[in-house]
Amino acid sequence: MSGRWVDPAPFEGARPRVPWWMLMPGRLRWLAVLVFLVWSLVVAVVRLVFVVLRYPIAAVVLAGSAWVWWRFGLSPLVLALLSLVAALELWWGLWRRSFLRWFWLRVVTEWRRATVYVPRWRSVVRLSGLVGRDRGREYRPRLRRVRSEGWRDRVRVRMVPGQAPEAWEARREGLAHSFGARSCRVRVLRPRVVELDLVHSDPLARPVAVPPLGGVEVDFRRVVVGVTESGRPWRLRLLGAQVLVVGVPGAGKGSVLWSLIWFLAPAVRAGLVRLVGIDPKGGMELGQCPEAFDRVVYDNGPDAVALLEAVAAEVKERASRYRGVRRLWTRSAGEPFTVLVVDELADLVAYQPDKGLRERAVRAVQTITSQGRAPGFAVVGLVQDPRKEVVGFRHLFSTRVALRLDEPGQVDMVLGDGVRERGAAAHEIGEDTPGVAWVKQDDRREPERARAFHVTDADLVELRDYLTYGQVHELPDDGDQWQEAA
Ligand SMILES: Nc1ncnc2c1ncn2[C@@H]1O[C@H](COP(=O)(O)OP(=O)(O)OP(=O)(O)O)[C@@H](O)[C@H]1O
Repeated sequence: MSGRWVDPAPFEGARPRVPWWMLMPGRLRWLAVLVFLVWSLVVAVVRLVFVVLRYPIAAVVLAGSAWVWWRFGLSPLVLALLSLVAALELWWGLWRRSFLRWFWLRVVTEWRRATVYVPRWRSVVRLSGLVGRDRGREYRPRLRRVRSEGWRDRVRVRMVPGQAPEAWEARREGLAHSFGARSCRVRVLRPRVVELDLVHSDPLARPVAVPPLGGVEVDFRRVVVGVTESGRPWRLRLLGAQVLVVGVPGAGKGSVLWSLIWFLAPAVRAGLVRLVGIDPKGGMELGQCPEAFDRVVYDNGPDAVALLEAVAAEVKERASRYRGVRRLWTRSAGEPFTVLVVDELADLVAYQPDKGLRERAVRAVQTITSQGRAPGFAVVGLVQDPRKEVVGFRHLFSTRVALRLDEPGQVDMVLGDGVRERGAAAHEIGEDTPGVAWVKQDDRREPERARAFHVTDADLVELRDYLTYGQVHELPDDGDQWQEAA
């Protein structure tokens, strides 16, 4: 016999699989069962608390109904529910706003969360490619707070690690269709948290009339020109800012301009603000209320360029006087804040056939926009055609307003790269909603949708009357309503 090792035949019997807890000693097993039951109870209670917090109205109505039924029987329950409906009707009739805010929109929120977002969330984020996978584990974006405001649902999302808001922006269209909305916009709230605005209807569909003349305080940092989608006043900053308004013919540029002048009118009358205008279209726009302007030129030739150069020279002169004395114009400077309005900026800086005049206009506009902030000069430039030559100035304007435009590329040219992806679809503004615009301010990441007031011909007559009577050119002594810059 050789001393070689021979492998034994493999063991073919199936090894019995015993659950791990069977191997635990008896007492420990009971303890484990107890711990498991307590843990399940804690989880169930926590979940219940979350459900009650997420659906407070449904929870209160259900719990209350169950209690009334158990305590008093079916008829009192029906009576209690009918009384509740009557009380709600009374609330609706007497205090509609508070009814909507504190009851109805909360009910809609709970309803939409329970019937739309919770049931569809998992499949929508999976099919949209918004989940992450690593070593067989799926990381899903968390659905957080939902708030319905009637015209839109605000859905808060906690993104998965490694995800950027751009991933959501790229899937806006798909998300809108999946949740049955007309459009979807993405807003960044804080690191890892974005909010989806799922829009169902347009709150700006109807024109908004201008408020009574002179009824609102003038603050050059926040001049009201309309209303935003969320119902707040749309304010444009003039002090320390420059405004570019772009829109195809008929988009409503005039309404932005006249709304601005409407709200500046008390300050114009008091001599606190001075408007200087250039209207290359022969006065078609600014000629509707020349009383508002200290100086106005109705062409794009030598007179217009001379006016631009005069303003640029004033900017330089004031800037040299302010140097080291004040950082920003204030009322106490004793000289008026100046707003230069150019109705068709392109006519001056791009279409002017005389190269010499064109170059002088470009230089003057550049001087005013780049150096005018501190000494109290603002430019409001209106443009019909967002060509490169004109929008090349874009970076000099800290507030850009895109009314209706023709193509997506124009939106990018006016508002800047990436703003359209965040929802600013100015090329989708309808012809039936003139005055609706997307507004982008340099110091804010998110664009805002708003509608300028509708300034009618009758309003312009009223404005002329207001400015014609009692032109006061001294600065008022007690002008606390005009806030000074910090
Ligand atoms: N904010 C608004 N709300 C309702 N209607 C408006 C508004 N703005 C303008 N409109 C209406 O839209 C039409 C065109 O407006 P407007 O002349 O201001 O456009 P525009 O962009 O200035 O055009 P253009 O470039 O030809 O001067 C007008 O009939 C006006 O009454």
